[in-house]
Amino acid sequence: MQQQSSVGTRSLSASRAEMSEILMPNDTNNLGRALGGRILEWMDVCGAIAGRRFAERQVVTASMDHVDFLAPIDVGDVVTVEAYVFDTGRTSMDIKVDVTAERPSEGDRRETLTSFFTFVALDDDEKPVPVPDLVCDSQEERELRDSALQKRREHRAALAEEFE
Ligand SMILES: CCCCCCCCCCCCCCCC(=O)SCCNC(=O)CCNC(=O)[C@H](O)C(C)(C)COP(=O)(O)OP(=O)(O)OC[C@H]1O[C@@H](n2cnc3c(N)ncnc32)[C@H](O)[C@@H]1OP(=O)(O)O
Repeated sequence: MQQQSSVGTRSLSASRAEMSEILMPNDTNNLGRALGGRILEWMDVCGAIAGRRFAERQVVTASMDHVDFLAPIDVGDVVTVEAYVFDTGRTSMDIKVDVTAERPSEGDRRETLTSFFTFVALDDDEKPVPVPDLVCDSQEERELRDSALQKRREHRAALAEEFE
């Protein structure tokens, strides 16, 4: 059984973060499509905001899972990044980050990529510090947590199979 955190509990909703950007020419490659690295940067920042909200501490990125770019994002698209904490360790938080893209003239919204990050909370001396335990008070929160745990398991199993 996981030990209870010495800093109490916090809800999944308290961590939720969302940000939108318009893909500008500076964010694109020579084909006018999103630079993968720019999207990863926005995911990192949105994940860090979720982690910071949850831990109420400064946080650093410890790891990012494999990412697949499922659909192109074109210049002028509105890119929305959403993140929430779905699991915690002693000082670490697992955060799901989803990216969708939307062409305003067409009104569609496409899922373009998802990844799972681990952030670690730091104290004032920049040493890992305990985070609150995650609690899911509503059905919606439980579903978000369970779907993230399940997706990450599937994601990792598929990768393990691919590299066997
Ligand atoms: C209210 C809203 C305000 C918002 C306001 C703005 C918000 C803010 C915006 C900032 C926007 C920029 C956000 C970008 C964030 C960066 O880009 S940070 C820069 C990139 N990252 C780094 O430089 C981190 C470098 N690595 C390190 O410093 C250390 O390796 C770490 C990650 C702190 C771990 O330290 P350590 O000495 O290994 O510590 P250790 O006690 O062994 O492990 C601590 C925990 O880390 C875990 N861990 C260690 N390595 C790994 C790994 N590779 N993978 C997974 N977990 C790991 C361990 O499992 C352990 O977890 P727990 O069991 O405690 O849960």
